[in-house]
Amino acid sequence: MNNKKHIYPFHSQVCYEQRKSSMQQEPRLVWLTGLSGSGKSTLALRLEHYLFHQGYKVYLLDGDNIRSGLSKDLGFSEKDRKENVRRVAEAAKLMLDAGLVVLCAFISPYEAERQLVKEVIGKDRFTQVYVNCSLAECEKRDTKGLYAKARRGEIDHFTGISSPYEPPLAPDVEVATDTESIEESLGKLIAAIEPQLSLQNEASAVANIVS
Ligand SMILES: Nc1ncnc2c1ncn2[C@@H]1O[C@H](COP(=O)(O)OS(=O)(=O)O)[C@@H](OP(=O)(O)O)[C@H]1O
Ligand SMILES: Nc1ncnc2c1ncn2[C@@H]1O[C@H](COP(=O)(O)OP(=O)(O)O)[C@@H](O)[C@H]1O
Repeated sequence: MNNKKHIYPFHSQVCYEQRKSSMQQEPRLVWLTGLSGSGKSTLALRLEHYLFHQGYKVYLLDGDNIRSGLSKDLGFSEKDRKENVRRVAEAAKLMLDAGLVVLCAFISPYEAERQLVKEVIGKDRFTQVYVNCSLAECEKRDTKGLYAKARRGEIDHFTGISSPYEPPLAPDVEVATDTESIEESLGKLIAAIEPQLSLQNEASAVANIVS
């Protein structure tokens, strides 16, 4: 049997520059990685709220939400986490190609997979944020009671306890949520990210539309 896939992707008649111009923003993926309880969701929600009210077209993809739908068939083995991150990267790429700013909040514990996300999206429109918080502090917070369950052996492959977390080697932005207030961490994110969303090359984008 021939395994060749008979797939013929088409190209839209609306080009990327036209979409950016119509959205008045530079599409970008902001990827937050960190331990459970480090502050990914808190900061991503606050950042989404801020950017939305500044007029950006922005959408947040968060681990627990994606795992209730797109990735509901996946668990927390290394293989499943990699597949989860791969799916999210592909979904985010479509959203960026449509012109959106996308925020992703996932533990995403493996450096190699985070690098793959960067490759799928393209390095020019990717910002990696390391939400850095010690395991001891995350465990103290234990916002969902998961660390206690993991310590009792009731959850397999729990990040930091029975499954690894590889800190990013070269994050674009780093926040230290065990020493900073939420406002301080959020301020750092806004200062780093908002300037990256201003439309570049407006003149050439308009020229593309009229041609
Ligand atoms: N075993 C295990 N390890 C870690 N986390 C667990 C686990 N089981 C369930 N949860 C819940 O799943 C959320 C993390 O999902 P992610 O999709 O971000 O994980 S990953 O990127 O695929 O590693 C995570 O959410 P956050 O606490 O917001 O990180 C937990 O609520
Ligand atoms: N600087 C900070 N940034 C983000 N969260 C913080 C910070 N300082 C304390 N916290 C607290 O830490 C907890 C983080 O929980 P959450 O955002 O659900 O983490 P995660 O999504 O990484 O699992 C929240 O209770 C939040 O109020």
